[in-house]
Amino acid sequence: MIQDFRETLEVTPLSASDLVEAHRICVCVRKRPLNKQEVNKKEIDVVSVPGKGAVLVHEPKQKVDLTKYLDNQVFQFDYCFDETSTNDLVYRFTAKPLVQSIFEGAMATCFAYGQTGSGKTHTMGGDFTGKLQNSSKGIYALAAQDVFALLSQRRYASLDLCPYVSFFEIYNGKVYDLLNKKAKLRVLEDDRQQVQVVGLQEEYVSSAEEVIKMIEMGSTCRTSGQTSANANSSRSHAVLQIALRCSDRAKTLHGKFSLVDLAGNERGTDVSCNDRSTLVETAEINRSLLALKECIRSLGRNSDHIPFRMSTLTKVLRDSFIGEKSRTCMIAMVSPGMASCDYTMNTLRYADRYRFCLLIFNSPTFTATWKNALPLTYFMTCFLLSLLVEPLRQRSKVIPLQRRSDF
Ligand SMILES: Nc1ncnc2c1ncn2[C@@H]1O[C@H](COP(=O)(O)OP(=O)(O)OP(=O)(O)O)[C@@H](O)[C@H]1O
Repeated sequence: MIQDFRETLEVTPLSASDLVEAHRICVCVRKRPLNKQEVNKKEIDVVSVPGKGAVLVHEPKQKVDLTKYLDNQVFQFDYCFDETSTNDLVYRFTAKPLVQSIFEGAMATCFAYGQTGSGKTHTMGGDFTGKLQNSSKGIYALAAQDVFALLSQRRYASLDLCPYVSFFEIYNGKVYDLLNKKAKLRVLEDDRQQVQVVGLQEEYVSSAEEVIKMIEMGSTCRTSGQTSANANSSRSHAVLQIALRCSDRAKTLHGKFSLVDLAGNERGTDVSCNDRSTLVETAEINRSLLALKECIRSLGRNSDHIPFRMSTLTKVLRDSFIGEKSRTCMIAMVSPGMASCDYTMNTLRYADRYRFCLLIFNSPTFTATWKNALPLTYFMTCFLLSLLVEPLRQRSKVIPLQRRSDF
């Protein structure tokens, strides 16, 4: 049935020659191919990526009379990458525009979000063969290469900028320095409300190769565990920061790019060991992902209040949420197998819910009409619309492409 349905779809996959649009906040989806384990289990691929920004999930369901049918749910994002997409292609549409923005003084952030085993580390850090990581193929390395390419360009050379790298993980709400033997660090807020990770090693780098070596060194000490979907699952959020500093005595910050490989969003039952510490770990991961969602939603709404104090993750990324010059990209990873269908839907809803808010609040008509009206009216409208978002989104699930048929 899925095969039949796919044949009716007009497929125009994203290609390197497509235009890269400028977004202040960009939300993308990447589907990974079925892995060996899934192929051996004869898993069915339930995710289709027909075009540039559309993704479909063919969700198997049952009616009350027990007849089975297929519920085809459609989501629309800025870009969707199918299973044949390479890290290079994903990078071109997601993180590459952000690299340029830090030379213009922006605080840019790129998040990899998704279920355990969906391909976050593969996308950000490069592929693994056992425990060995080929970091040169990940978004971290591609971004570092572009930073050095831009530094040598004439238009930026006059800024006299120096690149610095830091790499740390957030595990159970605590920060550990991956470039300094996993030293435990404190997160403090100074009197100017600037959040500081006290003692974080920030190293001057002179080439992309040096950055790649640091990533490989840091990744080996990242906290990992085993989940039902991934034998080498990251249990922490890893943050690689490339800061551009002026070469004055105070090393003034010019722009910063934070690349975040988030821990997998999962349920307690997904981890192979259900002891207390693992459950606390899972609860902490989910709490911080919720905090992140709230911050990005507030950012999308241009809200004056960003609840970044809700978790350590959002606290250390405060720069990314505050100010006119923040740029954000979220890459939501999905696994294609039928067994992951619920998780895939959760991931797409997480990313989609936030996009829906963004579409309403950032639309030029909405802003022009209401921002010029009385401020109170504007805020009341924002508030009422935010209450309406979820029911509207639920209703918007019934769309023309949806087709239900019996097996
Ligand atoms: N696009 C892809 N193409 C080929 N293989 C992939 C792709 N994405 C992921 N994989 C493979 O799937 C496995 C799991 O991927 P990865 O470790 O990146 O998942 P993850 O989302 O980081 O999981 P966790 O949250 O548990 O750390 C790896 O063996 C990886 O090589």
